[in-house]
Amino acid sequence: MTGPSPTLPLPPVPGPLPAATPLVVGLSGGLDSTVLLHRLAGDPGLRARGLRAIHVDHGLHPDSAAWGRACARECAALGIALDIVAVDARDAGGLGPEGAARRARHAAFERLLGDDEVLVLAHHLDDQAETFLLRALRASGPDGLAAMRPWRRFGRAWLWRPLLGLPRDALRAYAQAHGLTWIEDPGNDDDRFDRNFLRAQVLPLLRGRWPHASAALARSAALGADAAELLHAGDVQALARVATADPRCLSVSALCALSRARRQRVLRHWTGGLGLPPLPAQGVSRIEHDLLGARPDADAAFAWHGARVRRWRDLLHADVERVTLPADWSVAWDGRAPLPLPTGGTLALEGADALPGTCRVHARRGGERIHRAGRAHSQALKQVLQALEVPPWVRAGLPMVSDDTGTVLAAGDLVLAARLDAWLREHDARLRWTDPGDAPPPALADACNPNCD
Ligand SMILES: Nc1ncnc2c1ncn2[C@@H]1O[C@H](COP(=O)(O)OP(=O)(O)OP(=O)(O)O)[C@@H](O)[C@H]1O
Repeated sequence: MTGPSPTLPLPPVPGPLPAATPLVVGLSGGLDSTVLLHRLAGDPGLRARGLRAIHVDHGLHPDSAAWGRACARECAALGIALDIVAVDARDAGGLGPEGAARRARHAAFERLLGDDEVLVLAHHLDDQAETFLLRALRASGPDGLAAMRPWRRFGRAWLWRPLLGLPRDALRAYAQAHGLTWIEDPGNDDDRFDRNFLRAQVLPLLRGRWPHASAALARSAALGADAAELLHAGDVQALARVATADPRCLSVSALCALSRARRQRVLRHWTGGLGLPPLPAQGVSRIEHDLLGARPDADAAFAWHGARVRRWRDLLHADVERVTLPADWSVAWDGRAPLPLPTGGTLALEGADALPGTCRVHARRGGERIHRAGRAHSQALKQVLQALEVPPWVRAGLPMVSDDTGTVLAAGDLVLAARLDAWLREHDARLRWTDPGDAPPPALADACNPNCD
């Protein structure tokens, strides 16, 4: 057994950082973060780079305001500035009370942290062992089993967990040696929560048989993190091989050339990098079977939590589910002012004051025919859009521009009728259609492993 260490060894602040930016302690007032704050405050080098604390009041316990006051007293005694921020931690999204509190707390941290500041949290080795077990019990792969990282990006700031290598006993010994006082959250004793059950029932049993159980589980997490890092590097390379000019689209044939295991990781990495919700396991297999295995002309899709992946020709497209134009939507438009669309986009005329006549802008009705420049006969709009390779995810939001006889002149900024085409050329004018789906998604190469905690 490691003996109690009243001096509590800390690793150096990881880097590289552009400058020695301030440290910001997440102070709950419990044992762990009280020890962390005291230890950091006693280090002149760390104090010199700037040290402050944030306490988040979740408002979930009748005594929560008193906890904030206790944190304020602790910080005042150490000469550390403290922000107390109240959050709404009610569970609206089915996350459970712990998950909802964590999400509200992290959102508050993100709001209060400046560029490259370092949020310091007091997770320790026993927390890591619990997290590893919880992940294993939820059937996580190497990314999830890596559990909590000692150092990672956190929005525009950083997150550092300097106590991750130290057991809870060492923190308690430090607190007693320095006469610290802390708050015992009564919620920590409630065995209905999985983590509390592991902490109170399961880990003591494991340690009775394997005294180093927590350290071994935390070591497995660290090995998982190494494996996940290597896999992640491979995912980035594989994603580059299947990417197209549009980050929202991958090449189906290139994807199919990857091994099944790599393809599944690439699909998760790609959708995560686009900022979409985590792809569920059944989603990955549905994409494998229903989309990649579909006929190229099929418009197959898988939707989850407001996001959607579609297969069209050699493309696999992922995006949030966009609002389509309501079937009965139809308005008059003369081109004088940009027209706001129900999808959130706009249709505008550029280079001329107004169109030659008032048009109607409406949703596709189906069965439209158009007469294009240089063609003797009319053609079905559907076939024209297909021939022009307009993907179905674009077609779904296309506003149709028709004249007063109902003849389609344009679809979005695609001018289809010879008459309108000639008029626009003559006036050096053009239609401009903007759609919320046109906004560039985040650069995929920069996307961090979506599973890292
Ligand atoms: N209400 C809060 N305000 C600020 N930081 C918090 C708050 N709750 C937790 N944290 C930070 O997040 C870390 C992990 O939180 P978690 O709830 O997992 O642990 P904890 O048992 O509350 O820790 P502690 O013993 O410090 O109370 C804490 O150690 C602390 O650094």
